[in-house]
Amino acid sequence: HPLFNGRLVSRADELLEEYDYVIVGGGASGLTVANRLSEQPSTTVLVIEAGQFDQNEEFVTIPGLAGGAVSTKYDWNTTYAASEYLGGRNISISQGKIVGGSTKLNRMVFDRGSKSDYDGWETLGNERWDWESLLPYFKKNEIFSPPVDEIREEYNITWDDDAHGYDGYMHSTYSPYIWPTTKNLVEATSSLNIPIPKDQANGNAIGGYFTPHNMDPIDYRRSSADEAYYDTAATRENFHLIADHQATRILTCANSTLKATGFATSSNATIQSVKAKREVVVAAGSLHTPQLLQVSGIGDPALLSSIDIPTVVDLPAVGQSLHDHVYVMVANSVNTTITLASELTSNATFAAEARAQYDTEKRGPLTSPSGDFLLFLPLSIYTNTSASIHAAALASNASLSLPSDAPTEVAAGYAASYHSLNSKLLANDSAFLEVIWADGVLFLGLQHPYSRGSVKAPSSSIFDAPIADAGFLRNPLDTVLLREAVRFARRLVAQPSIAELNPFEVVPGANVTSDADIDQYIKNSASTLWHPAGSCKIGKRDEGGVVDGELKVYGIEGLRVVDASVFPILPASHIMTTVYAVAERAADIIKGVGGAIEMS
Ligand SMILES: Cc1cc2nc3c(=O)[nH]c(=O)nc-3n(C[C@H](O)[C@H](O)[C@H](O)COP(=O)(O)OP(=O)(O)OC[C@H]3O[C@@H](n4cnc5c(N)ncnc54)[C@H](O)[C@@H]3O)c2cc1C
Repeated sequence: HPLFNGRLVSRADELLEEYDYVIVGGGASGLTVANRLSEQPSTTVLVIEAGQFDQNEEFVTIPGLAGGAVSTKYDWNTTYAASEYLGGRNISISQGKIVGGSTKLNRMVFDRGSKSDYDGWETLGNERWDWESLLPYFKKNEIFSPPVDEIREEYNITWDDDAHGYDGYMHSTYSPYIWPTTKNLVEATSSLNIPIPKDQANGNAIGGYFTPHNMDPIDYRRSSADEAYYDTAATRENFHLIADHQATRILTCANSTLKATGFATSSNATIQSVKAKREVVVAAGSLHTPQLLQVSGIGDPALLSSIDIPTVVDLPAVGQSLHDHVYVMVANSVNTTITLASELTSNATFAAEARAQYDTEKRGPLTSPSGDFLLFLPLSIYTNTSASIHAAALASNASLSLPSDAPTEVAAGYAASYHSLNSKLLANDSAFLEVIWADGVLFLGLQHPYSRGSVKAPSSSIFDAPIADAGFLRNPLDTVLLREAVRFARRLVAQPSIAELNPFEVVPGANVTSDADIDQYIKNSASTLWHPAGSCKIGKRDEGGVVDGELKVYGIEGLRVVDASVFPILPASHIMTTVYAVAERAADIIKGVGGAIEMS
């Protein structure tokens, strides 16, 4: 008999001595892979998760309070390094430290990028990492439910049945309540002749679309990796999870074959270890995964020696190529009798009614995490300067995007990304800009940033926060792309259906119009949409890849990375569905089903 019944292991001395697979990180990717690997009863799986289980706090479960776990004990509360391109600011970059990872903190947008975004992964040299090979895994993750009739009729929401999955673990559905000024946005979208596709999920995520959210269609609670992939596997005797323990190091033996993972509750606690018979799978997220590899001796020898770590694998690309969706805001106050989301905080009666409606009927404002209708726009749709931006990009130098100490192979690989980004500038099937609307406030997110940064372990201790720099605005092209986004936001707001809300631009302010003034505003205010990726990307080793097409870390046996850090380049979308799809596929690759992928 096992010592415990498949569920949570609360004491390290209850663990088995060895497992077939030890998975570091119980977030979106880690729990997905753990669930799928433990489907085979003879395969033992352990997940080590640094955070705790949540206590079903309302700020975690209620969609209308989504994001409420940010800055709590469930957040690593990390910040990006101060950057000269951001006027010396440190931007905070939340990451979940909780069973479920960032899927417990996120804003619940459950969308996919366009076909061309994923096909672009293959174009970068990653055979069979394209839309067609990922689509079955997007579906495998999902239990899709159409919108309720009232909201479908009121907003004319359409969807493509064939694009969705129905037998997965993650619930996805549309909010049964949509904040009413969303209608003004939809009308303005149409009046600018921006397309409204049938569904974002079928590879054509261009234009304005209604997005589903990761929530249960019966009780309208958040569906996270915890409910989806942990709860559904937790009765399996071969699946163990230890929470509140942080992996400190991946232990290797002399011939570089991986043996085990060390872990501990805190920096001054005793470090214990657990063996992996087959593999250690790292799923600690884009900032912590490269740090864990580095403190384990896998990385750039120069960095490793500076923190007194002997080099096990000379792999300078570890932690490089980090990028993220950077955004700026154009904020208008509005003056209207239409109900606004601010009533939830400013009007106690409204808030109490909304709460009662949620509790009794599972309807009303608290079922919406907001952001129900999003715009994803190719450059030529949001500016008429795309040709000159393209010409400037061709005349510019790819190295402007990279940190000055970027290793040669990273620069070599980035050259291909640069070329691909340049061609996207003129493409109509790939979005450069996302617009998120909240009653007159517009969040303008750059979907294909040129700039790259890095993650570096600051010391040999995993308990010291990684030094992460997303490289925001390093390449001046990114500022130009956002500058045009600010101008587009004003054109959008000038459309009659939004003008009737009597908008008044509070930030940056109507007097901020020149290139120089807008650029200064961008520098002083740009921030993150919480989508760090790329820091252990799939790719050829001499082109800055950290993992091969089967997600195996180069130069060592028995070690894979399966989280957002493997993305070669960000898709134009929120990224959780892509994380799930990659992780679902990783599980098949590890099990040896679904076809091996070769790298040429
Ligand atoms: C505030 C916020 C809002 C977001 N909004 C959206 C949205 O609306 N839509 C969307 O699609 N995406 C959104 N995202 C992004 C999305 O949630 C993430 O991209 C996704 O969860 C990443 O999955 P992952 O597996 O790579 O990492 P995570 O889900 O973050 O999981 C990593 C896990 O590893 C654990 N870990 C780290 N280091 C160690 C260690 N040494 N030992 C043990 N465990 C460790 C962490 O505690 C964490 O639980 C948002 C993210 C945040 C933070």
